[in-house]
Amino acid sequence: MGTALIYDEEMTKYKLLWVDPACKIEVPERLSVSYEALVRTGLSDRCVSVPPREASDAEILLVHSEEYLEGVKKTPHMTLEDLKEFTLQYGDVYFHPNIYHCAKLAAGSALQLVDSVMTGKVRNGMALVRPPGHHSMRSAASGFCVFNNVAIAARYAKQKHGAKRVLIVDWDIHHGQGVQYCFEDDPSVLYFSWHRYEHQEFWPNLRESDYDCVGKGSGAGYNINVPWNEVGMENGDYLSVFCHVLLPVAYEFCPDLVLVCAGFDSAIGDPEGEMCATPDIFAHLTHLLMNLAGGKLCAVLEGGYNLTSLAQSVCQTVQTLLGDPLPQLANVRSPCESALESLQCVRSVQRRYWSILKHAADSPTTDVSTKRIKLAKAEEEKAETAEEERGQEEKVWPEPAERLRPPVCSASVLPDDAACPDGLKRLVSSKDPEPLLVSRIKNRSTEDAGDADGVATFSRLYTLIEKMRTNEIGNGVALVPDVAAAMECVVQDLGSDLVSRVLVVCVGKEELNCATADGSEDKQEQKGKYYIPVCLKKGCADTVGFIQAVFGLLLPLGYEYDPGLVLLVRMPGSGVGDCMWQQLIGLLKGFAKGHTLVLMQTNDGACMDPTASALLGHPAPPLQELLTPLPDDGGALERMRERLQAHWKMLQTTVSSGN
Ligand SMILES: COCC(O)(O)CCCCCNCCCN
Ligand SMILES: [Zn+2]
Repeated sequence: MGTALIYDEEMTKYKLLWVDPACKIEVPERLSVSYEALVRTGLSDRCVSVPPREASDAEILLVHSEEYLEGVKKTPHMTLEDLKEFTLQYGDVYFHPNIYHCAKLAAGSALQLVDSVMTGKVRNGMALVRPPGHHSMRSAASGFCVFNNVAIAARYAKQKHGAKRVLIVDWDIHHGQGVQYCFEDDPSVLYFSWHRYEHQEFWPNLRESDYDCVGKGSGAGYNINVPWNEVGMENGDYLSVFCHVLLPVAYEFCPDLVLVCAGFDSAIGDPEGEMCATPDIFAHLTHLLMNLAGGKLCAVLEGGYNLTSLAQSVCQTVQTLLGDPLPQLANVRSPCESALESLQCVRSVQRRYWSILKHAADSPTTDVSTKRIKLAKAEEEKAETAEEERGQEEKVWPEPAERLRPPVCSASVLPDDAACPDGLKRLVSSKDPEPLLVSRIKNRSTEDAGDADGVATFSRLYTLIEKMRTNEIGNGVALVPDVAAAMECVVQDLGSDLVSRVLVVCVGKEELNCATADGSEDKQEQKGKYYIPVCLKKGCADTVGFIQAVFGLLLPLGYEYDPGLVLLVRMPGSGVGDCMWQQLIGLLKGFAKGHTLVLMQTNDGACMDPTASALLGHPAPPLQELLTPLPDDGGALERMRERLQAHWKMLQTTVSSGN
């Protein structure tokens, strides 16, 4: 299934007609440069083009009041003076004779996207729209927004398509207060937003944008605010919040549909956000959401004012929706103290609503006075450095790397009598394996490597890894007589000279003879850092424990380790379910540009089809609604995380005790 793209140049045909410093950044070029970038890169041609339509009155009234709609309806016939007058009643927004038409198209585009995804016409999609939506409220325009496109889309998905649970992820750098107000008492819509806040000093300066506003009544727990109290947040900060807050909760919520308020003012170079996350981060944020709701994801453009980072970020998002390999995120740094403080605060208030966060730490003990002191100091520093920074205004960042689809998406190494699943390319031993390689394989301790079959299998494994390194092949699966032997062989002989770091994910009971670590730190220490056994009391069939282990440990650690190859080993008798197995394969694609090698035991062949489906990029089926976890697993995982965060900064979820 494809990816929908909704765009119409009509939505560029309105602009600011008078002087207003607060609104001058919201220009028509935002939309045209985004679309032109998709055309230039060939991405638009790969999408299913879906035309926008005007939202009807009834659809707009799903969120807005009649009096507000009636007021906006009058704007096309207003004089310039009347438009200015009409605008004055709202904040940080402007009207234009054509903005009502464009606002109906923007809302209608979101609805077209929901229809296309919910009816299965496409898997996912993106709507490039203006005016944006997430600030507009029931009876008020705000922050360049007229109708709340995503809020209307959420209500529409429930009413028309029977969606039971809708997740809204708002990665725009402003708080979508309009969305929060719309659903704050509604447990069927989970709203997640991070936003520049600076202790309420940043627009829209609302007390209710802080982390302790979690929703009201039956909606308590279904509103998640992550305030950024400093600028300069980077990729590591964003990924930490996704791994330690959003994703575990999203999996527990188990939505039927994911809507994204895709604002790109959270990218580097944006004058509003002043953050430092690079455009390729949106490739990963999109990817991390694509295994929810069976892949049903609708991204709707919100903000984004640096035309360069906006266009790059839009392309990164669409390219991931299309299923292309993820870009390598080099040197993901640990979250900063301010981000950790926000992370700890959010987890501590949300833990009473989400069992997956049950073991989160208490809020940090910094009292208000220290915060005030810090603020005063920060103000003073900011004043001092203001002029010098004037010169350094322009941020620069590398152009995102090309994300080339390998000629062969997925390959297989199978015993001659095993059938090759559709879509996979079977690797056969073409020529005699290199003598050097044969001798290496032969002197492997395990006996089966020695015989002709073993040599043939291992030499094909070597070829597979080699072709992944050169990006001739994306990923692969091998059925071998002995997974433990194959794992050691790959890690110690094959992988090591082809890639510098191999992330080995071993599912099921196994004592891994840890890869020979470099001599630097003593063996035991290395074993502690590079060998992380996660024991789940209820075994790998335990969904909650699995989710906690994947998001609380594996993903953050994987981003920090930045491997060149992922080796996923399924031990016989692991008991891991097909859904979880496919989710794991889907999520691990985020590493090593998607170069994952799956090892399974020949007699385990039963799960070959789900494995092939996940390797080929088909969305993983949603995990069944999570059962409440046995307390012990969560606690054990938290304790392990605390121990390991000395080595792996991405595992942190609390401010360092020093503060
Ligand atoms: C949904 O619209 C997308 C958005 O969230 O980016 C709107 C931001 C409004 C920002 C209003 N203050 C501007 C001050 C100018 N320095
Ligand atoms: Zn914004």
